[in-house]
Amino acid sequence: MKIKSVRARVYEWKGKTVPPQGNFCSNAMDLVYDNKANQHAAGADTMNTFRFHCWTVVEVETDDGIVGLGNVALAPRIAKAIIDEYLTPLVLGQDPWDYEYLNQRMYRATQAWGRKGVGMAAISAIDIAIWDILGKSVGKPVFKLLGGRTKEKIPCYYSKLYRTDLKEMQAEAQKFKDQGFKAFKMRFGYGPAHGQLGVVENLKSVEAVREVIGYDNDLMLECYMGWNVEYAKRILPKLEKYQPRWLEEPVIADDIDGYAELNQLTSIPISGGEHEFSLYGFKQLLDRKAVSVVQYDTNRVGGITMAHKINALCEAYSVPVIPHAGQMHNYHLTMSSLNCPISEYFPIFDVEVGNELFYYIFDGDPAAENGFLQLDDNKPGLGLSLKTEYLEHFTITE
Ligand SMILES: O=C(O)[C@H](O)[C@H](O)[C@@H](O)CO
Ligand SMILES: [Mg+2]
Repeated sequence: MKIKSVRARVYEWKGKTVPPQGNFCSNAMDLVYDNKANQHAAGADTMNTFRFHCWTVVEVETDDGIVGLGNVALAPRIAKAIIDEYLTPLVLGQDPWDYEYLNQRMYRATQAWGRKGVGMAAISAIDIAIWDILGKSVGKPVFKLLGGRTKEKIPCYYSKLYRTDLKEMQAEAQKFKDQGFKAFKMRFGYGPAHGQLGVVENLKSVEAVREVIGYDNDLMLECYMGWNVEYAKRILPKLEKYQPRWLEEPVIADDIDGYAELNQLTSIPISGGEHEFSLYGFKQLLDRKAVSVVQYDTNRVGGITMAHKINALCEAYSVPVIPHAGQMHNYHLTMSSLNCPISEYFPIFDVEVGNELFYYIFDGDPAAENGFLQLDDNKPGLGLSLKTEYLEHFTITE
């Protein structure tokens, strides 16, 4: 079997979106004041460079007609350019079963400018498509090629609860508690730029959600790179009483020493990894005890080949892996490793931040039932197909 073609198409959502509101989610741009010189770049909405309203879909086809599906959400137009110009020539004519060779070929050929960020995300998309091909070619789901079924079904946590009106957040938490979720991730809305008022608002939001879900359910707290070490050192002790299962991405991904300091500071485990890349990136995080939960995303980190290696590395360090996002490219890794206890789960929703856009492009992701997900032992490959019902809302660029 040989790879005959690689097709990367950019799906840009043109349908309605939920407008940005208030202090929706603390993020890395909060600390950068808006000097109004270029409204487009920053503007009032500091989340605007962290919205995923565009996704690149990759189809790798073999000479015997098997088509593997891959995807990339980080800088999708740039990822397409990297796939078209640099990566496709490296995999055409190659045997997809040589997936380690092909992953190394793409990773090493792009070392001069790749290694992190969109270079790795582009490699991930092709690698994921290759694994879809492998599963389809032997009639097995990808998780059966990675280690098989380690769970009867996958526990998942409800992930949304962006900072809106506290009553709205409580109603959202109640709705999904009633649907059987036993774990919830909420977003802070405030950080160092908002002073003590923001600290009070952050604490009020955690109090409000705990009031609804109680203490026999897990609560996780998302900062999305929006704080700094000084601010986190002030607020973490105040958050301990809410017993969060983890506090996520308090600082930017490059501040590994900051992560390590905060991870030892209180009883609250610090999580991260959705903005880290490659086996070596995670070795650094583990060696420096920077995180207590690893959260790579398989469509960023270097694909299934790379994620599978990181799963083994994290197991050796006894650090659990709970990948960023749900989505099939992550679910197969979680199902096949005892060191991946649960999955993130985004609800199907009007297009807002864009995590939910995956549901508008692909069919096949399992719906959560009573806080659990199930994968089908008899569905070959990733188990995904391309949706047609929302095509009118996308501009698709070849
Ligand atoms: O952990 C997450 O789900 C991510 O950080 C979100 O995708 C991001 O959009 C912030 O909520
Ligand atoms: Mg996150």
